[in-house]
Amino acid sequence: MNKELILRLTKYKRILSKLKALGLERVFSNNLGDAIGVSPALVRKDFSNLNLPGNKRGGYNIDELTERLDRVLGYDENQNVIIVGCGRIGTALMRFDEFHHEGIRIKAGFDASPENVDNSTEIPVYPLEKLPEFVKENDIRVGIIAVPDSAASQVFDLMVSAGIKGILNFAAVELKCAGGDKDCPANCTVHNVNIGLEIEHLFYQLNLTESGIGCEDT
Ligand SMILES: NC(=O)c1ccc[n+]([C@@H]2O[C@H](COP(=O)([O-])OP(=O)(O)OC[C@H]3O[C@@H](n4cnc5c(N)ncnc54)[C@H](O)[C@@H]3O)[C@@H](O)[C@H]2O)c1
Repeated sequence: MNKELILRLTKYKRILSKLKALGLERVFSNNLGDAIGVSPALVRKDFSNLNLPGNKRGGYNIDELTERLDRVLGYDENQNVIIVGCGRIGTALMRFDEFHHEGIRIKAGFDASPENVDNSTEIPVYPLEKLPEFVKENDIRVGIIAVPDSAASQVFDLMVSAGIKGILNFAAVELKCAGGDKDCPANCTVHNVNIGLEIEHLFYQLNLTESGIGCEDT
């Protein structure tokens, strides 16, 4: 399954849980398409490629679709996450209550600076040295990096050696698995997030569109 498809399926799943919370039982491909910004035909194609049941007239049963999507995506009850670097970005993520609704739980933060360490809070912040033990004891598979750029690669190595398999990196350095994702013995997946780059990309696309050169929909 390619990355774009996985992302779309994840988005469908989020919309489905919102629709279910509103008391709806069925949904149509055009509802889902509108909600995530793709055509209804692509929604139907995605679902039929994955043998997800539904039809153009009756739509899809939300419960059935959710269950099938969970199975396809390998949905895990344990969406426990840790954050390394509890400064502005790390703290903002730790305070974001909405993650709860998506089943994501930030179990702890880790920081190199003693003044940020505090285990009396709802989400405790521990010294960095505690990370390997915490990861093992709490079966943590995903970690977020929110440290300064200069510390990102060292934190990345620490996470990987502790057994973390999925890393979301906010530092403005492109991190990747040693030897490439495919051959890395640690077999981890890294997502680099760079909002600055995304904004720059958006301006670039706007400029291209306004100058009549092209319009891209990414
Ligand atoms: N992805 C984006 O679009 C985006 C946007 C803004 C900033 N950033 C990046 O996100 C990162 C965090 O930004 P911020 O504004 O929250 O920074 P910040 O300075 O507020 O916080 C960084 C935290 O990391 C801690 N730290 C430093 N070295 C560490 C180490 N080796 N191990 C553990 N903790 C360590 C510091 O004590 C601090 O609490 C930076 O790399 C910044 O460039 C990314």
